Amino acid sequence: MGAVIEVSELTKCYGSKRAVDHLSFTVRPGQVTGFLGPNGAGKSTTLRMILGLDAPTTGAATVSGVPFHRHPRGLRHVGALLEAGQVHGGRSAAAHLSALARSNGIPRRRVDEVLQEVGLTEVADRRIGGFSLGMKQRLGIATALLGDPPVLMFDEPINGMDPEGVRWVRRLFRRLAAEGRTVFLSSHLMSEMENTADQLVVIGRGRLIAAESVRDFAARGTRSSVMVGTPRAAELAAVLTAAGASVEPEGSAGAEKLAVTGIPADRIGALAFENGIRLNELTTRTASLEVAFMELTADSTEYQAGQPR
Ligand SMILES: Nc1ncnc2c1ncn2[C@@H]1O[C@H](COP(=O)(O)OP(=O)(O)OP(=O)(O)O)[C@@H](O)[C@H]1O
Repeated sequence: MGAVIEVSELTKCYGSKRAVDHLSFTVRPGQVTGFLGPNGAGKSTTLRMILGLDAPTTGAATVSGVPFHRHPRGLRHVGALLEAGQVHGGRSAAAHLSALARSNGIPRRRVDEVLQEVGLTEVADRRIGGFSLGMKQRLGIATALLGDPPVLMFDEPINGMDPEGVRWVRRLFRRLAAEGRTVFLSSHLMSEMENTADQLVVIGRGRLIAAESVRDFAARGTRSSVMVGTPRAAELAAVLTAAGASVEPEGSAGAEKLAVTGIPADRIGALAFENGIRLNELTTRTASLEVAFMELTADSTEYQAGQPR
């Protein structure tokens, strides 16, 4: 099995504040896993504990079964982008990467390879201080890739990137996962994860809200509904209501539609058939991830963790 990030009952207190509260989850290789939560949910603190930059108050985090600080030459095992702004502004991109390569026993040729990979070859000798936020993000990604590690963690990697940068970074993450690596990305924006992640770990106020596939998470949105088109809307509405559904008329007269919740599409089709009512449309509308996310994090304390402890 490839490298797995395992977080177990992880807790971090700052004074009386619990930034991370008995958090347990697993991040597996070969997939992109999104780490999602509103601002202040505890994502950065969790990533810092996984990387051994902060000590947990209680609990543990391991990478491939071992705490990160016990991995010799860490950059070859885990590549991470935390705060992109925090690099020495006076150095060039090439000098910054070369220094890291030397101290981690990584061959010099990797510097040129990663600069090429992130599209910074042409500005390799410019001072990092003059880089835009998007360029700094690219440099941070280059740093994470330098040791060709099996595990990659990125904190808000899309911040400051233009639409082309966002498309590029999505392709890159998917490719890294397809190569069998463990890819873990944090974001406070669901929309960023919708097209990037396969799995989600969702937290609110330091606690686990959900750990499941993007698809299962979206399906939890309480607003999933079935759109039904029929020339006999009133009649069908009565049949569906009698069967326990809630029905909201939509559309204009002559092109009426019903938004149906509470019973699935196949049951609606069967009821229409049994009652001789013709349908011109029967479409399940899954609540958008954004809706599911907002609903689930609206009051984090109301929800139980989605994973057994
Ligand atoms: N060094 C610290 N001292 C005191 N409180 C802290 C410290 N670091 C984080 N916190 C608090 O812990 C909570 C979690 O912060 P954290 O930065 O981990 O959240 P986050 O999910 O990464 O948020 P964001 O999306 O805003 O980066 C916040 O309430 C924050 O104010």
